Amino acid sequence: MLNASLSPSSTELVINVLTMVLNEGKPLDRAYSHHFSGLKLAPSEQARITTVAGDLLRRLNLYCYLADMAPADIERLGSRLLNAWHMFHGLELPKLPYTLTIEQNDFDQRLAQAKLDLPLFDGCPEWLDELGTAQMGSLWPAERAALAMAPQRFLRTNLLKCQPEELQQKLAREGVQTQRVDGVDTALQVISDSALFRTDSFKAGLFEQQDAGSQQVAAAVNAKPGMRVIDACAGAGGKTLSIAAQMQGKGRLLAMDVEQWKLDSLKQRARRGGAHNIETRLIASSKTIKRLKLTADRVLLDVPCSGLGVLKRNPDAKWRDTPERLPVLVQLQKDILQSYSRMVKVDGILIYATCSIMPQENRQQVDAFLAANPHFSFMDDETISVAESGFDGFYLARMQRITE
Ligand SMILES: C[S@@+](CC[C@H](N)C(=O)[O-])C[C@H]1O[C@@H](n2cnc3c(N)ncnc32)[C@H](O)[C@@H]1O
Repeated sequence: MLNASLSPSSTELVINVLTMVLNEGKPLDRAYSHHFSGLKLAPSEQARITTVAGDLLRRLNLYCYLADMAPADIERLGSRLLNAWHMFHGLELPKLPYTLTIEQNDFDQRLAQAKLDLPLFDGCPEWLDELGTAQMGSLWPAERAALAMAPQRFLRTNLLKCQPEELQQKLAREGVQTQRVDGVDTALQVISDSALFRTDSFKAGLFEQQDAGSQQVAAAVNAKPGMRVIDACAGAGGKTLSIAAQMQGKGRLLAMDVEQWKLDSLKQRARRGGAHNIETRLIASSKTIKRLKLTADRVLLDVPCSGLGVLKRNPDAKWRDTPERLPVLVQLQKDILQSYSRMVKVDGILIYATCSIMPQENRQQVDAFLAANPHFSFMDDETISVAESGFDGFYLARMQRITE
């Protein structure tokens, strides 16, 4: 984790970030940009701060238990939480001018107790543990433990501009150390703490930051030059850009979403990446979809989902989300599948994907869709397990349209 304690100013920054997330309900990335802007932090110090804040959020209930406090008390008792974190990791306490300490005996007893309660030890809220157990049974404990680990940093090589070996060498010259990733040809894992977005390689569009699991999902689209491809829930285009590279800039790639600001950001990224065959279109009503009936060789539906496969990266979501949100998302996924699948032409392929590992959003959705739509035939599916891959968790299924 860290090899030395946080400085007092970094400790205070972590407390301020957590206060914004836990008491004001702000997303973690917004809390980082709010607190980091205007500060001239070295990339390595920034990395230390995000490491600690991220880990605290991944196992918030465990650290709060060790510090004998509730998460809502962060503003008042933040120094105690940070002391508990340092004690847990065997580090000296940060040297804050005012600090609330914890008796070593109390800490040891609480830690021994927490080790007997595995969901608590893995930082899992009760509702999520119940859901995971009900949905995944014996597979859940390993996923739960893996979701408590720090995420790794991955890049996707932009094959429109360079090859992975070339990118690796260029980045090394800019002080960024990387290594290849088994089984994911376009991916490089970043193994140094370097800032990525200030590099010339990034500015020249040679890579995007993208989890290796997400790259695997995009690879499953298997788009060819000259095809007509629709990415119907494109967001800011993480997968659209991978698909554009598969198409080598030839053919038509339509990126759609219900949020214009995401499509605007996609356009900017596409320009930087030299992906010139992408057209964006806002989904204003069901007519936008109807007009594209039976037109696409590939349709990717990377649907809105619970995001329960990507909690390593978005640990704040665990403490904001509630189980009530899931049925609403499941219905939306079902509606999107039913309606947007009309855009696939005969012999074309529909790719359904989520960043969830819960069968209710994944295979069960696909089975229900196939039962109601016999003109589609199942090809294959895959759950990218957080525990097995070390990547974020995803699901993808491929179905082919047989007849109109
Ligand atoms: C999982 S995210 C997509 C991530 C994106 N494909 C990527 O790889 O970066 C799901 C997207 O679906 C969009 N969305 C939500 N409701 C939608 C709908 N009814 N039709 C199309 N897109 C929708 C959201 O705005 C969001 O951008």
